[in-house]
Order: sequence, then structure tokens, then C-alpha cells
Amino acid sequence: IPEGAAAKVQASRLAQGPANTFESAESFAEVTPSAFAASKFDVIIVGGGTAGMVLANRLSASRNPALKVGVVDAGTFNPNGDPLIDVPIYNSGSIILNNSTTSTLGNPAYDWMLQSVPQPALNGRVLNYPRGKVLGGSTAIHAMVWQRGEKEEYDAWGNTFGNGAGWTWSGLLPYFRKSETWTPPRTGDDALLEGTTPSQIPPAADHGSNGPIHSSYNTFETALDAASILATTSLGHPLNDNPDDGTSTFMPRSGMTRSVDPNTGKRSYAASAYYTSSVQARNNLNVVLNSVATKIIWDPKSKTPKAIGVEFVNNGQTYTVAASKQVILSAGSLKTPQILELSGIGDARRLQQLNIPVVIDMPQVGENMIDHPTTAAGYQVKDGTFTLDILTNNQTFLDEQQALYDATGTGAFSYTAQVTGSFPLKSISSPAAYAAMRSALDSALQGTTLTPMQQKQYDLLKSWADGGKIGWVMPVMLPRGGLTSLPEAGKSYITVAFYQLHEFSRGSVHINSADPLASPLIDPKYMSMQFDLDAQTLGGHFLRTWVTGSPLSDLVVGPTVPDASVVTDADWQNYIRASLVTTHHPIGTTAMASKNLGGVVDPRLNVYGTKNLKVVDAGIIPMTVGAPIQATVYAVAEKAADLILQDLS
Ligand SMILES: Cc1cc2nc3c(=O)[nH]c(=O)nc-3n(C[C@H](O)[C@H](O)[C@H](O)COP(=O)(O)OP(=O)(O)OC[C@H]3O[C@@H](n4cnc5c(N)ncnc54)[C@H](O)[C@@H]3O)c2cc1C
Repeated sequence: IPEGAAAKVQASRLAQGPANTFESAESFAEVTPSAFAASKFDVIIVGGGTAGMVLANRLSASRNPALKVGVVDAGTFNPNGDPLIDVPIYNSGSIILNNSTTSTLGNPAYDWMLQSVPQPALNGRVLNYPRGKVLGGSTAIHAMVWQRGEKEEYDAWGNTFGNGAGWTWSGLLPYFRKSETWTPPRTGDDALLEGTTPSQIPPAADHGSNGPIHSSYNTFETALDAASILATTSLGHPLNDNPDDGTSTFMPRSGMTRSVDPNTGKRSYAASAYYTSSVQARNNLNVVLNSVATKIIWDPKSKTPKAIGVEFVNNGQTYTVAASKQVILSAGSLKTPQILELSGIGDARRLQQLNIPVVIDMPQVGENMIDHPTTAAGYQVKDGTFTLDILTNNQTFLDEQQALYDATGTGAFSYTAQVTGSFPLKSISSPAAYAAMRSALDSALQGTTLTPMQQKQYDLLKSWADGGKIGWVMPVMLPRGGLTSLPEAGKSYITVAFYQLHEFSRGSVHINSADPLASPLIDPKYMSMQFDLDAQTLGGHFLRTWVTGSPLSDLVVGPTVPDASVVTDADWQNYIRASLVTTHHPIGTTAMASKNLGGVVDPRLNVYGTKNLKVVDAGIIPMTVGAPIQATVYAVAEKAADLILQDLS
């Protein structure tokens, strides 16, 4: 067990004993689908995920106007907590529980188990697309990295896509703060980078102090954490003392923030944070579980489409529930377009082919899908290097760590990936390589017909790439093996991966069947633009360089997968085509943008052409940000709650 900081924190937590994430489990009473359907709600929220639970909390808290709120979610909820959700190691750092019965990913009790269509640029491979199918949505199964993007990326939402000043960095900042309670990182001898001074950690004023989600820092380190951060400095890159002030590039000196409650060591997520026992006890809020919303019910008397309720299926039985004021879709960027299309809002030709009555012909529904694709590389490190592989190699250590976590919420079981930060393309490429890929991009775009939205997006992307300031490639270090190859017993590994933050490829998600229980066709169109493959290739080269940085280089033995024969651009491109996966951050499929650019929702989140239908989830993000997106989705939902309350009052 490492000495120093982590051990001290562990000792003090041990003295305090663990706190419970949930205030009390006693007030949660599950509503039956028939009782839910018989209720009279002002507002129905479809999807009790990240955005949905923020809305459920804030709207039901309001007394002006006082609202009765109903939430329909397809998943389950255990108010007593669930180790697979709560304990961080079972997710991002886990190797011990890396199979379908002991992990949330790939487990139908937690995961929608969606898949992409075959990807032509990835050798025809079908990719897994996990999404949370449980109250709290994807925040119940995700990797807990908590980060904001760059100021310019949010400013584009307001200024370039016609959404106004409220949807810029400064318009969103109060809502980033509102969602979080931030605990600062350690300083001095206890810090991740020993000797970090108080002036080198983020000022508390940049963060929230009273919000539902706990954001904090790891207190447990392996031998690879600080070494991997320092390796980037030995290669000439700066460190970032405050990655959440609108300048998010390069490795954070204190490690990346994560959504973990430092008082308990448990995941802090949309259900545990926004649906506490006191919220569960509100008699104006009902959540119906295990219920798949299948379509919106429209008022037959209204000329402008007006939502008066939602149809849902529970245990094979169909119900309808009425909403007198507002229906909000928060089913996520891959499922909200499906519900819109099933309800008659989408491309008229597609809907007619499936015999779905057209309510609004809106071909842009489900288009503009943008994601963050990932490539990973594994290396063996010297025997005896302290990595998380010890949890599989040493039963005594595993048992000790389990006991420590049970007693204090600290130790290896509280670990989440903390070495990650974004790098501008120009910072990892030679001027000649960058110039070549940029001119190839210009040639490829010549004569291509772009939608008005794409034109704006591509102009921005080119200027951001050329400017050399906006992060494009996000390396991440996992101090263990098992991600690219089967680890050998007794050996230790490092996995270095990266995801691309700004693709030019544009994908889509659409229904292919009128059956509401069928999965939609998800087509990220990964690497369909050569520039994306070129940028991904630069990322691959960066991984190779990263492990040569001191002091990490002293620990690394050599590559496992891809092996040492992968060297040239062509080698990397073959490897990328064979191994690329999603980082699980799809956005943009119901974009918030002006109508003439092809937006689906307006700046108040209303679906264009409808009276009282809103979308609030990751799908409304018009162009992605250079960070994992949960903090952004929480901020969007917090802002949306204010807008909805204004609209309804
Ligand atoms: C494996 C994984 C790892 C990730 N890692 C990170 C990370 O480390 N950091 C980060 O910032 N982001 C991460 N993300 C991304 C982030 O979690 C999501 O982008 C974000 O939570 C999406 O929020 P949402 O509200 O749009 O959708 P969700 O949170 O997915 O919520 C959608 C909800 O709608 C429900 N639903 C869907 N369809 C229906 C229907 N028809 N009827 C009823 N209910 C329905 C679902 O059950 C779910 O509860 C990760 C995501 C995944 C899946």
C-alpha cells in the first residue's frame, strides 16, 4: 500500500467510518404502472437519466409554479445502493470484475446493449454502444471523469449556431457551478505531484460548493499516475493548474476531477445526487420504472402539434399517461430521436415507409451525430511496479483493499482514471504532417455539398485546428492491463489510450422499424473522413512517444498490443481500423440551433413546430466539446430547468 498521502487520508477516513450516499432508503415506494398512468401530471419526463433526474428534482421542487411531475424510465433503481454502480473500481479501473455478470457494461440489467451498424472504415466492424438503462442513466455506468470543455467550444453554441448569449461559456458557467459540490485536491507532500502549492490548484470560486453532484480527486495512486503526468512535461508540454476555467488543454497538475463523493468513496451520479430520499418523498413527483416510452400522444384537436401524454410499455402491457402542460424527452442522444420518429417527427419519407403518421416532416432528427472515438495501446511494465494489476495478482492485497473500502470508502477500490487531458493537434504533430493533412482536408471538401450546419461546424473546426489552442486528442492512462490483450498472471501493465475530441465525420441514428422496442440504427460513420483517421494516427504516434517520457520510461518494458511492429502511419491506420471503439459521448442528434441551420430544438429547448414538447439531454448539444460530456449535460439540464419553469409560470 502506498505510503504518504493516500495512507494518511485512508487512516482519517477509517476513523470516521463510511457515510451513506443515500440519506435514507425508507421513503422510496415504487409506483405501479397502472397507478402512474391514472395520475394527472403537469409534466412528463421521458427518461430518468442524467438530464432527466436533474429536471425531475428541480421542477418538482418549484412552488412557483407548483407542478406535479412524472418520470418514465426503462430501468430499475435500488434506493439502498448497488456496489456495481457505487464502487468506482468496478467501472473504470476494474479488471477483477470485467465480465457480464459482475460489471454494468454489457449487462442487460444496467445497459441498453445497443450496437452500431457495421462501420465501413473500421473493416466492417459492429461496435458496442453501452447506455445506462437504470435510474441515473449513463452516469450510473460511466467512467466518472468530470471535466468542462473550452470556453470557445461553448461560445460557439450561442454565437455560431444562433442560440444567443445564454448558451455561451458565461451563460452556462452558473449552471456548471449549480450542479456540483467540489472538494479541492491535495497539496504539499500529499499531492499527486509532490510539492503542489495551494496557488497551483484550482480556485474554489471556479467551482460549485452546494450542488448535488460531488466532484473530487483520487486519493489513491499507483506508481504510474504521477509518472505519466510528468512524462508529458518531459516531452515539452505544459501542465494545467485549472482545467475547468475554460482553458482545458494539457494534463491537469492535480489529476482529473471525478464525480465521486469523497466522504463515501461512492460514485456521485444523477440518481444518488438528484433523487435523494427527501426528493423521493415528494408527493408531487412519481417515477415509474421498467417502463419503455413508445410514443408521444398528440392532441387531435390542436392544429399545432400539442403533446398531451406519453404511451409506455411495462411488462408487455401498454399504458398511457397524461401530461397537461409539458412533455420533455430526456432519453439520451441515441433514444430520443427514436421516440421522436415513432411519434411522427422525422423525415417524412422514412416515416411513411414504416406506416408512421407524419406529424412534422423534420429530416434533421437523428442526424448530426458526433462522438469521441478511442484507440488504446498496452505496454508491459517492470515486474513489481505498483499497478492495479496487483488486484488480480495478489489475493491478500485484494482482500485488504476490499476491507479498507468497506470501512472507509478509500484505497484501490475508489480509484478512477485520473491521468487524462486534451492536447491540440499541432502540439502533437510536426508542422509538415499537419500541413499535409490540412491540405488533404481542403481537397476532400472541395465540391462536397455540406448542410448549412456542417458548413458552420467545419469552418469552426478548421479554425480551431489551425489555431493550435483547442484540444483535439485526449490521452488517458489506465494503470493496468487487460484492455488490449489478456494480461499474464503476475505481470504488470500500463494501458495508454486516447480519444479524438473533434471529428469531421457526421453520423446518424434512426429507426428502421415501427416496433418501439427494436433498437435504432446507430451509425457514427467513424473515420469516414480521412482527416479524422489522420488525427487518430497522430494520436497513435503520441501514445508511443508518451511512454518514452521520463520518468515513465524507467518503468516501461515494451509494447504488448499493438506490438512493436506498428510504427508507420499505415501501420497505425490498420491498427485503428481494427481496434477503434466509442468513448460513449454521442451528441448532436436533436441539435439546438436556429431553424435555418437545421436545428431540431430552439434555444428554449422546444422542438420546432410543436406547442409543448421539449428535448433536454446530450442530443441537444449542437457541436461537441473537448471533454467527456457529463458535466456539460448536467449544466444543460440545470439551465433547462430554469427555462422550463419560466415558460410554465
Ligand atoms: C460507458 C460510458 C462511459 C462514459 N464515461 C464518461 C465519463 O467518464 N465522463 C463523462 O463526462 N461522460 C461519460 N460518459 C458520457 C455520459 O455519461 C453521457 O453522455 C451522459 O450521461 C448522457 O446523459 P443523457 O441525459 O443524455 O442520457 P442518459 O444519462 O443515458 O439517460 C437516458 C435515460 O433515458 C432512459 N430511456 C431511454 N430510452 C427510454 C425509453 N424509450 N423509455 C423510457 N426510458 C428511456 C434510459 O434508461 C436512461 O435512464 C460515458 C457514457 C457511457 C455510456
